[in-house]
Amino acid sequence: MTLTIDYAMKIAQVLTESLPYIQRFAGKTVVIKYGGNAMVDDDLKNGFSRDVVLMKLVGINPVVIHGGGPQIGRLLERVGKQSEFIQGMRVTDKETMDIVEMVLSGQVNKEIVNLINQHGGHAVGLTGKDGTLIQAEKLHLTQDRGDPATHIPEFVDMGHVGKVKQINTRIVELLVQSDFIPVIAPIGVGENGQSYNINADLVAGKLAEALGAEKLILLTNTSGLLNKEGKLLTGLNAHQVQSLIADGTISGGMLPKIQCALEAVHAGVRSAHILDGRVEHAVILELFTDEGIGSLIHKGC
Ligand SMILES: Nc1ncnc2c1ncn2[C@@H]1O[C@H](COP(=O)(O)OP(=O)(O)O)[C@@H](O)[C@H]1O
Ligand SMILES: CC(=O)N[C@@H](CCC(=O)OP(=O)(O)O)C(=O)O
Repeated sequence: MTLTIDYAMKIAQVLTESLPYIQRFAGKTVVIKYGGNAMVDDDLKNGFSRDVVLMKLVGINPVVIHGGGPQIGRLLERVGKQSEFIQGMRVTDKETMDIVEMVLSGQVNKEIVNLINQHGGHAVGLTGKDGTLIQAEKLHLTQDRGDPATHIPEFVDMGHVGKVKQINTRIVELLVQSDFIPVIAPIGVGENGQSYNINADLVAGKLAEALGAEKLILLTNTSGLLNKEGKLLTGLNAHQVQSLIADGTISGGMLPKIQCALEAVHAGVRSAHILDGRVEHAVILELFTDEGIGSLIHKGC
């Protein structure tokens, strides 16, 4: 292919525009949550893997944490099991837990690791059990569906759903120092060695906090956080987010995403972004262009 001068100039312009961002993020950690709903086709998965490899090559330390909700759902369906979701999280009985662990650590994790390596990166797959990376405990959830007269919330038993008790960053730090790209499945381990199913967004937030990450990027299947009219919202602070939750604008799978983004920025992560993983090279567009994309969540006042 012959390069026209216009095209060559465009490439030069894109590369120079990215220079200040490369300088700013070099040596910094960026935690990327790759949601199951964003892993929709091979082109996107390849594009994501190339972006991660590119980040590493320009000196940024990407740490990938992945979901796999739709993939878990498909296997559960094949074995004739149905899932109930409460506040965006899957109620997980023992049999479901076995399937969650099998799909996340066996299938999805290895697929991502393999793709990154195919594109020239050096990825290593982990679950929260490896190096006791994600120490977890049972999640106790309350829901306001108790007595309508008293509005006393009732407890909901989510089974093997966990919450992060502590992140032990050592294994991740060792890998990053040795130029590997950690790819983490959101399985936590309890005190007695039991497995916990943890929403991947929540793990991503805690991991970003524990690693002192510069950025937390959450890739999903919408263009970001939307208002009731479907318009993209960005630059939101905690107060604005709370009122969007209260009036029902934010619901389902977006709840844990927003919750973890807010917690992370309050714990010192510089910024959190919710991006459309269906847009090819969304991560690079956010990191390396003046415009950026998606919804930015910041600490605010
Ligand atoms: N205000 C909102 N803006 C955008 N998406 C929302 C909002 N409220 C609820 N959602 C839902 O949250 C979903 C994203 O969460 P989820 O399905 O868990 O994605 P992922 O697998 O990427 O984590 C969206 O597809 C949408 O259905
Ligand atoms: C407790 C809980 O809901 N765990 C999630 C874990 C995977 C996940 O978070 O996947 P996505 O990011 O693709 O939604 C689940 O079972 O689906």
